[in-house]
Amino acid sequence: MRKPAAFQSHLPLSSRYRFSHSPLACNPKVPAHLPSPPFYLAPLNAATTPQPQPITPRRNSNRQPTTRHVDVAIIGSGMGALTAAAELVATGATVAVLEKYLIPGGSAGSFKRPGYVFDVGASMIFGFGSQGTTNLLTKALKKVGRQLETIPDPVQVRYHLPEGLDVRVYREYERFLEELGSKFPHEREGIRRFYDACWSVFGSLNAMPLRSLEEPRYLLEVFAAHPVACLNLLRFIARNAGDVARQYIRDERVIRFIDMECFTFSVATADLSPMINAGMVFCDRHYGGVRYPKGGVGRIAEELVKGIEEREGSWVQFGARVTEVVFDEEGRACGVKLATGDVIRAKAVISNATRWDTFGDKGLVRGARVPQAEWKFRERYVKSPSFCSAHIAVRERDLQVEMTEAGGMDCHHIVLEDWDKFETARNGDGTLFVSIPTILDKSIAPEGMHILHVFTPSWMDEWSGLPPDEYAAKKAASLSKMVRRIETAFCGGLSKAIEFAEVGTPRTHRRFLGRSDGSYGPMARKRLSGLLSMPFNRTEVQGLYCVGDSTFPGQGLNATAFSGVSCGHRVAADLGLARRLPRRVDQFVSGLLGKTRLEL
Ligand SMILES: NC(=O)c1ccc[n+]([C@@H]2O[C@H](COP(=O)([O-])OP(=O)(O)OC[C@H]3O[C@@H](n4cnc5c(N)ncnc54)[C@H](O)[C@@H]3O)[C@@H](O)[C@H]2O)c1
Ligand SMILES: CC(C)=CCC/C(C)=C/C=C/C(C)=C/C=C/C(C)=C/C=C/C=C(C)/C=C/C=C(C)/C=C/C=C(\C)CCC=C(C)C
Repeated sequence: MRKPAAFQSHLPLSSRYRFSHSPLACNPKVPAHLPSPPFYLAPLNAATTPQPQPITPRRNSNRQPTTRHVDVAIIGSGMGALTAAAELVATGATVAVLEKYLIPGGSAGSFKRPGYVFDVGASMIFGFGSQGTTNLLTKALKKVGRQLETIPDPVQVRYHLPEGLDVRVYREYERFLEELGSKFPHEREGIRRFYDACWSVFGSLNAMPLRSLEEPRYLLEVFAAHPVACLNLLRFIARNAGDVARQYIRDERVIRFIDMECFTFSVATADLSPMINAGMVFCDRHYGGVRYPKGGVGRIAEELVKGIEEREGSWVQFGARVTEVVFDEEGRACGVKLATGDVIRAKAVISNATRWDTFGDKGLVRGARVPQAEWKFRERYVKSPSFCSAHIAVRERDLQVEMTEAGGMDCHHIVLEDWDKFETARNGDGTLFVSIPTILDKSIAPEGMHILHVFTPSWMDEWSGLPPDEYAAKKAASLSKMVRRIETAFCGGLSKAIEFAEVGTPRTHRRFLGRSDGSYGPMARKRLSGLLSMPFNRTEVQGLYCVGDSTFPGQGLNATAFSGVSCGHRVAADLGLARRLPRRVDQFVSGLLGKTRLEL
């Protein structure tokens, strides 16, 4: 019932291509503008390529649906779900984590090919530091008695931007300021003051225990113990990074650079990116540092699953697609129903599906049960774009650059040739994200090989409705465009060095991650007051909570880990497993807090 045999070997990405020297003319599906010498991407033979497993086991008509009982039923096993589950089992609650796919982690999972481990989503990981309170991944693992070896990255990212702007964000803060300041000497002071403001946010967060902001007892305690830090956070919580940057910086080119910095975590410009999140990302990279978990990003989820399953009465179930939330006569969420017909009864339900997939006519809570607050959420936030991504295996000997950490290639890169295409470009012309995790961790590819994970924002409407041939051809064309851009920017010889590549599109992300339109997460529809209107974990449906990137504080692994920790804390308090104010006072104060935020 728990881990299916396919746990170690699965196929979350759709098309697979391999390098071939056959002339382009042999395959009419391959667009004529692929780079030369012949760069020809042929789908691997379907007979020899492992095919995707069915996402949901078929209902067996001879089997009677079962009902099981647990304290908390959790829909999905993304990082939000797993960190909430870890928090809950540590308080003594029993949990059932129900994942529709075959591996844990959602967009933070890893999938395997013979000899290779590929990360499903971004490989740039924050939250693995050893000190302070913001190292939420280290802490979540510790909660369930686990730890992971991580490899520190000396450079968070190298930007290859228009007008030859080439900036490395070094692990050392002063070195980064020197690097950026040397490109804009007249703005040295402003640059320092902006990033120092980020440190002020980070310092406040990193001074206090991070738990649920909708749990009044914790709020009172944290205010009493850290009044200055709390007031400082209140000062910034309603602000966006762009407002703060403009206070100190005049040169629009530096503002554009900060826009790009914000884009990497929020897929939006600085004007739409909460200052609290900017503070976290722009400082943790110099404090805990960016670190790669040895063996792949999916190791985090695998270890959390092991830790959760070690607790008596808790389990993680794969191939378990939840089709609806179940309610009692009073309209309180009291469990979930799976596609197999099985029911898991619970005192509380947590959804790690996006809000668009949780609520609405195709969601898990439908019709009149969808609360008003969810429609309000949609007035404020829209789905961000998805990505077109490629996982590429590359022969080191055929590259024209040195692929080592010391003096050679950096692990993470951002490429953009034209500022006009920065946030709005379609069809693969926008910002390109590239990670080469094998620079840090050689264990995830065979000797002499490297992994390139490349992705660029892409919208569902670019891909929907295409017949299979056109879909495949568009993927091949997208791959060749990404490869060409990387070759020009920093990695000569790439097209000739490719062993095989797999391309994913918004359709892939929707199918395998269950995310509406394959979206990366919510994005402010218009300028909002920082993080103030981002919903916490409780919903207006009694007994139902949300976790993950459509809850406070938004996208990112460390951000969803925070949402998981705070969700676990609030649920534990509601179940009487964590300290809280007397029930009536608790309900009154947290209700008031929720309402005030909704009106903002
Ligand atoms: N390097 C990084 O910082 C990094 C890397 C990877 C992911 N991320 C972040 O992770 C965030 C997403 O994490 P998340 O916690 O919100 O979740 P997620 O989208 O990663 O995972 C949700 C999980 O729920 C499952 N699911 C959805 N509907 C279901 C249903 N009906 N029944 C059963 N299972 C269902 C999906 O299969 C998936 O595994 C993104 O914002 C992304 O930024 C960051
Ligand atoms: C009550 C009220 C309202 C108030 C009071 C006051 C207070 C106390 C406050 C507090 C607050 C808090 C606690 C907050 C918290 C926050 C947090 C934790 C946050 C976090 C965040 C994080 C983030 C955002 C992250 C992100 C990241 C990301 C997204 C990443 C990504 C990556 C990628 C995409 C990659 C790229 C690159 C390449 C490849 C190159």
